[in-house]
Amino acid sequence: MIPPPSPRVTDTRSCTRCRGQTETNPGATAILLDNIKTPIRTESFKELYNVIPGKELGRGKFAIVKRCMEKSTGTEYAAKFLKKRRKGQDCRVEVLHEIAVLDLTNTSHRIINLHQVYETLTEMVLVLEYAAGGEVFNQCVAERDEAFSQEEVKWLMRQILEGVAFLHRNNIVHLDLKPQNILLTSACPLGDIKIVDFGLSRRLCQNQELREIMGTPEYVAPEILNYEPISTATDMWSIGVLAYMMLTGTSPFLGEDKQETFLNISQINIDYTGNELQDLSAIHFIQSLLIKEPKSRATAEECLRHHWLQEQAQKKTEENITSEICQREHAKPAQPSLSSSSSEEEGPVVEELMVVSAYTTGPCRPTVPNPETLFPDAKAISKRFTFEEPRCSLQKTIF
Ligand SMILES: Nc1ncnc2c1ncn2[C@@H]1O[C@H](COP(=O)(O)OP(=O)(O)OP(=O)(O)O)[C@@H](O)[C@H]1O
Repeated sequence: MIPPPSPRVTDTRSCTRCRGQTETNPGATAILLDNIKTPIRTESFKELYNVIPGKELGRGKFAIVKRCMEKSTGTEYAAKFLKKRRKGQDCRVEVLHEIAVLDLTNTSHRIINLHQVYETLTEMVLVLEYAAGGEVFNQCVAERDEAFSQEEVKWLMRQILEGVAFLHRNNIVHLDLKPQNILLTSACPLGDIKIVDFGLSRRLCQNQELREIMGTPEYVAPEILNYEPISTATDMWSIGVLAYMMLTGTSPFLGEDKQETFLNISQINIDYTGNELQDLSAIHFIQSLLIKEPKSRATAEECLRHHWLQEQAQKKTEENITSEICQREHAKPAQPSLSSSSSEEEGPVVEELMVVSAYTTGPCRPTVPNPETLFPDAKAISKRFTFEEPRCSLQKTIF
């Protein structure tokens, strides 16, 4: 008998997970702590680094990411400042988990590299490799002539899959794969991708089921909504959503509200008729992932062998693509995240889902106006979701 989920699952960055290191939490052993290699320094970060003035690179509910420069080397990094206390609870262990995962993945060049870690009384600072090209998200919602071409999408998707395959080989599930968490080392020429944000990631343990209710609404798999076991296939669903978004500029399951989004996911209401989806191989690729039954979804390795990605490998070399992109004159400085703010305060993430909806709803890419113009005050874009309602009411509504 599956234990019922906790009646109110609070924010995924809250301390529910910290407190959850108990027998009652099926994900307890999914937190990785035994692998930390990076020393946790107590020297003053500000004495060793200059924070580069200007907009933040991004911010989440309990983290702010800023550009900085190591004084001794002049090298630029992205410093992620994470609060240890969240909603009155000590969440240091969550940060340690993120560090442990980054330590485990530091041999993959598809995953952001962790340089150093600093700790103060109130926060931890993860000094990360700086991905200067910004979020893949920015180009997903760009005007048609600035958005990714299909060849670019294939090239980027291959890299994303290499990173995800690496994670899965190491029994790590990311659980928050979305265009905001796929960064580029440069925008033009189109650089390499770097997967970031392992705050929700989990280690899969043999003989132990993992069930959690968390993620970002538009990208979560049906098993998350149903509180069914999580596996590497859960990430593969998000890869399907990601591929759809990168090709079309629209979010395939996004509804008018949270309930509609969840209903669309659970019923797999998806439109494959858009102009950008003329390529049958691309549709087949996405369809091999957006399948309700997790075991039936393609794995990352299988996706890498999919004919949609193979076609590109035969037709074009990476150099061709890079020069093609540069010719299109969309060289622009990396856009800071729309969630940026100059304030040091925690961002207001009150109605997370409403902001997501407001941002990405739109029939097709050309009609999506600049979100910054539309929502000048938007500080929290596409936040992770929490079930505010008791799950029973959700189940009644959706299923
Ligand atoms: N290494 C990096 N280089 C450049 N920008 C970065 C880097 N790491 C993070 N960012 C920017 O900061 C944003 C937030 O980072 P991250 O997702 O790690 O924080 P978070 O608090 O866990 O956010 P969220 O709650 O949105 O998941 C990213 O989406 C990205 O725009």
